[in-house]
Amino acid sequence: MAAEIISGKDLAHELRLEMKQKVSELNDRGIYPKLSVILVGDNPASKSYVNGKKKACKETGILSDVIEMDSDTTEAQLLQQIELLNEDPSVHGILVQLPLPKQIREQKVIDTISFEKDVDGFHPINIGRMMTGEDAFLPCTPFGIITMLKSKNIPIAGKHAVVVGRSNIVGKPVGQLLLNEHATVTYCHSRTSNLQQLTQQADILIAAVGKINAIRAEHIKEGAVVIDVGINRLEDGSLTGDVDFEAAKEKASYITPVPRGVGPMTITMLLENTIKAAKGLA
Ligand SMILES: Nc1nc(=O)c2c([nH]1)NC[C@@H]1CN(c3ccc(C(=O)N[C@@H](CCC(=O)O)C(=O)O)cc3)C=[N+]21
Repeated sequence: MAAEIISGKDLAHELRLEMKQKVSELNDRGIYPKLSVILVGDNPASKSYVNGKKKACKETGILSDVIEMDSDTTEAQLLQQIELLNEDPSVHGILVQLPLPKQIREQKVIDTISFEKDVDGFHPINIGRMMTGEDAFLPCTPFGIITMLKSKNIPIAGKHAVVVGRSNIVGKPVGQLLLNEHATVTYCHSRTSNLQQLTQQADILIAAVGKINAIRAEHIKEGAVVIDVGINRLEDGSLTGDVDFEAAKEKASYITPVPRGVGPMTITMLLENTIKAAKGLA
């Protein structure tokens, strides 16, 4: 089978047009959705991601503000900056770009962001609410993945979803969201002893490993849906995922590319969460 390629870029474009309309309706009611992004240090990848977020906000009429802080910023200084944004009624969403310099504890930072402005969906309250299926800000990458599956009417209920990777921002929450959609979920990770045996059973395979070609033809069941969350930078500067795309697309029924797959959807769900924050979390 030759897979259908799910373009995150095209879906992101469609959704952003709808969002632009929603933002304009909010503007008519005197609400101006605003995202504040804090960027600490001068990691070039982080700078480029933050630029992408800024551009996406502009595209949809969401206000954005990037606060740049030195690489030697202390944890106390960063927490103080977050408190200011927590208290600022004109700011609806707060995003602290990760990773942070090593003198700053990431969890402490996440815990300090008001959960009502936590558009990344990383705060423990939002994670807890996601687990129980209550209204919450959902983490952007997992939310984007579910949105891509639904856009193609790919059934999730009763399917076996295998997640390779267990990070707090992708692997763990995408498994939870798939479970919420009634999939049977298996998590694999670096200590899994029979990876191929498990991935071969996947109707939906989520690759969030962080390693080029970690998932190859022999890992994939004929007709599986393959979602590639990998972001690996090659020496020539180009991006590639965790999946051997050329081989995988011959076996899969649907596959996401890198770039133009999950990445643009991550940013789109950030916009969606910012609009939700502006309306007020239930
Ligand atoms: N607090 C926080 N929240 C995040 O959501 C967050 C973060 N920190 N730290 C870094 C990761 C990474 N991330 C990406 C978002 C979009 C693309 C994206 O749009 N990628 C394009 C390509 C962009 C390019 O060419 O550089 C694509 O895949 O087509 C990639 C990566 C968000 N992150």
